[in-house]
Amino acid sequence: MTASSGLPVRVDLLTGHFDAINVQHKSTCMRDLQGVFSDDAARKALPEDFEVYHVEMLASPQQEGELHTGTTHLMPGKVADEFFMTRGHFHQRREQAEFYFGLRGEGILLLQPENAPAYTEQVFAGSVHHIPSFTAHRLVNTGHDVLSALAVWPVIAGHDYQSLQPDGFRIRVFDRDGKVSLEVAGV
Ligand SMILES: O=P(O)(O)OC[C@H]1O[C@H](O)[C@H](O)[C@@H](O)[C@@H]1O
Repeated sequence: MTASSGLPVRVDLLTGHFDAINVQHKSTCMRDLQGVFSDDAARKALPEDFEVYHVEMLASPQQEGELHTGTTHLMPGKVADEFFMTRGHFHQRREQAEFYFGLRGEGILLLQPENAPAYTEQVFAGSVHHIPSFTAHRLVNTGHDVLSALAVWPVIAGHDYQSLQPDGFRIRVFDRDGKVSLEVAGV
């Protein structure tokens, strides 16, 4: 008797698109990002149904010990001078870590530990990022193309957006005369 090998799910490593049944999609539009950018009036002036980013995810068993896998596709663009970015979050379960893998485009990963200064890592095709436990994270697209990053994180991690309010991340990323500028809030 010959053992047969099942066809695995596939991911296109140039784009992060999954070829699988039951791929889940979550879209985040300009209207959903109230209070995220420093110039909220400029955000409101942009089309509310413009999709800033979307996430495609494989279906995972919803139980402790399992992992989520998903790709975030973040569009290029700016709200006033501030580059497009994800909302960003801590994990509800703070002790849970995550990995990001840059696939295409150029950007910055903002990392903000609960009790230490914020820091950043460059994101590019082939970059690997360990997001430690107790650390909020946000992607910023500083390039001219879509920024796509594959993520793997525990199903039990959850999202905590609220703890970053009202001030958000301490580092913001702006386009200043064509240069990428990392600016620390309140300095
Ligand atoms: O949840 P956001 O901050 O909007 O980021 C969008 C998504 O980015 C990555 O894929 C994360 O691992 C997801 O957990 C997150 O939902």
